[in-house]
Amino acid sequence: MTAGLDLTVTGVRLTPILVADPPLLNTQGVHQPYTPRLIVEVVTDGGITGYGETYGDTKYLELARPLAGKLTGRRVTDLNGLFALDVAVDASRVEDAVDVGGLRGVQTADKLRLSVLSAFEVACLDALGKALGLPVHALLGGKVRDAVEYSAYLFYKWGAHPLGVAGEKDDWGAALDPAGVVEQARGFTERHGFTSFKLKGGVFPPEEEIAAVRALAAAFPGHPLRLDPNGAWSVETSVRVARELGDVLEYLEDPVLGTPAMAEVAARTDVPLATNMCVTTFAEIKEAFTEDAVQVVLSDHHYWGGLRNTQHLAALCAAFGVGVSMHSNTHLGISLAAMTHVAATVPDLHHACDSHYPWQSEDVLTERLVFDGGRIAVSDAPGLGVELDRDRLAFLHRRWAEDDGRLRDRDDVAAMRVAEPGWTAPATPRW
Ligand SMILES: O=C([O-])C(=O)C[C@H](O)[C@@H](O)C(=O)[O-]
Ligand SMILES: [Mg+2]
Repeated sequence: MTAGLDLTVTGVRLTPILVADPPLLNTQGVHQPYTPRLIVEVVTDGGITGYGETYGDTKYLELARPLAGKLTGRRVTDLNGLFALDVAVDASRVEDAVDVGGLRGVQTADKLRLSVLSAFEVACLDALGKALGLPVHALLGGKVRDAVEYSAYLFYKWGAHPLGVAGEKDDWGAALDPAGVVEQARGFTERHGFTSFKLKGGVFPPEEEIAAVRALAAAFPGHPLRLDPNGAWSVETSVRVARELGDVLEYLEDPVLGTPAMAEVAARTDVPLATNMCVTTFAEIKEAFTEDAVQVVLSDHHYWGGLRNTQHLAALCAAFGVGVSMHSNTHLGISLAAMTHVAATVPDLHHACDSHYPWQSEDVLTERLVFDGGRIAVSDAPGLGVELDRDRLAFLHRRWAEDDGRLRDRDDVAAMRVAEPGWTAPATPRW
């Protein structure tokens, strides 16, 4: 044990919350007005508390509870032991071929387990850093940059959630055509200084999305642009879009579903292909890299299993000459801080990372993280460098506790049905 420090875990607090989410559209449907997250607090014998954050849907909560019980009595330094903890995953939770949202690739029992353990790992690192007076990036080997660049995450979007649906107001307005997308992008640059842009596609027919990317290219000449239809297109459509936008795209993200189809597209275009859908586990790497199916892997420390696994992934990508960046979906400041610490340690990070954070008007931190020139400064404060606002946490937890259960599991398809009765998850390829 480190001299003078008691790093034994005496308890783990799990707080499920519901956070406001604007009506962002994707190929599955639309975001619900509130989205579930789970805040993890690991408390040590020395009185230090470390923070972590992950998905808050029921299946993650059900797994987090027994894992939390097993963490008590262990040391926050024992991260390898943490990942060896055995907790059975209810098979009915992962029987579908893709995860519930259909946006993060194949769901497996191990991925579910990793998605929970990752929050515990982050919380342990936060506690350890606080105990040692060191930032998390130092525990990961040290930062190689002082700020991490993020891209503006543009969405087709309604002006408000459907009539009759309770939700928080946002001031972004609707974005349903090229002009709306460009206006949203301008808002992102004005508020946060982003200089690269990702458009979440697969919502409208490819011609409309091509027009939107063209409009972005005209409004922001020379800026890196990405388009991500979450596998909604056929190989032929993908090749056509790549041909039409080849001169302006930094990369095309998951145009088709599955490694074989990605490899087919990759063989027929020079536009790099990125993924957070066909390479989401270490087991999926071999086929994708040997088939040259992807040129950029978007890591996500939540489901890859934490900050150290993200570094392992980055090392593998570097060995194969594959680029690395970061995927994101609805997350708060604890996760953004964790993403920033690990991203700061990855030498070959040549693409701006994704972050939903600007869309989240609510947070559990006493001070929001701030993008400056599209970048988050890497904190040198002990741990993650963020502080929990207990009143906010309690407020957001009350919202979760008072919910009748409908919003406790993210379901973009069900949310879309409110506006379009009869809506079902579109069959793929959709176009
Ligand atoms: O492929 C991606 O980048 C995502 O799936 C990111 C998010 O999940 C996003 O699409 C969303 O939340 O609608
Ligand atoms: Mg994606």
